[in-house]
Amino acid sequence: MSFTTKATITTFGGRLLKLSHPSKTTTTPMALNLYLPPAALVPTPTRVPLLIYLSGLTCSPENCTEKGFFQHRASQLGLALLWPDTSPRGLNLPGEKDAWDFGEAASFYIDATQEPFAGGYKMETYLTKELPEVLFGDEEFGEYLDKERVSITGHSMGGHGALTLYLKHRGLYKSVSAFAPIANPSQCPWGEKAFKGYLGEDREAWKAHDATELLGKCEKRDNVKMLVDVGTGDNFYKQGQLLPENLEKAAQEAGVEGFTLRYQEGYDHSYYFMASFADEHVEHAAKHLGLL
Ligand SMILES: N[C@@H](CCC(=O)N[C@@H](CSC=O)C(=O)NCC(=O)O)C(=O)O
Repeated sequence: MSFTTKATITTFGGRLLKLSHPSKTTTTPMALNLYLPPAALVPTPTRVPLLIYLSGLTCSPENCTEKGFFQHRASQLGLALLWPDTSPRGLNLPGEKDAWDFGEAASFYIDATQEPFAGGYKMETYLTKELPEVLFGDEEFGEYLDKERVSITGHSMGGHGALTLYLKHRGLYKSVSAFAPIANPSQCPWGEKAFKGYLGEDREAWKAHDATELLGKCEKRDNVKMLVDVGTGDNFYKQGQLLPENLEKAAQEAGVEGFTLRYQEGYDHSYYFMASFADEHVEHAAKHLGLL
């Protein structure tokens, strides 16, 4: 058994598990939460599809588990949910805890190439290789999950993570959605700071981790199955940290099909926004996972 179970909570007829496991990739323990819907549990373990949610800056797996309200619709549709952590914790690297938008809880879901982060800040490899191997291969939880039917979503920094992992690892996820994503990190203050620290000064190297650049390289025939929501009252959007208009322009220029960007009037950057549209993002994933 790969995981230590810290808590088991019954909710919406399913089971919420607060888990931890030792990661070879990050060299640290990694926390994560897993929700198994009723359809996975009765009468015997049954494999259900999985939606992964990547959280934003400063978050642990708890923020969205407690305030996102994804479990309600996921329970009804028979969709498992997974909330990984936002970075390794406990490495005690110099500069790792100096700011809330860089270092711990701010990994940007990439593999760092710059010291001192290159050793453990390998969140892309962790999320796309190690975690699926460990979770789907686990003797306790593997039998509840269909490893062939996985989608991804996320918020803010996690929206950037969801969009880029989907575009970089085509075929790994059936669909993607994002709430207020950092859509063009090479061009905004948060992204510039993170990419300089994790990837170095070469801006060309940043493009491989930027959703707008990646979407711009797609071809007309690519059907990207991508839903993005941004609130018009979001202060980070107003400050130019998110740049969804650049993502939309890239989609239009590439002529890709399946891209939907919606501006939601009056909504801010908080979990009140995510909770309001959680059902629709769960349904977007469910549609592409064969549940609707
Ligand atoms: N410094 C503030 C703001 C941090 C913040 O707003 N974080 C967002 C994600 S921002 C982009 O990735 C968040 O989800 N916060 C957690 C929450 O529960 O709202 C701070 O430290 O609060």
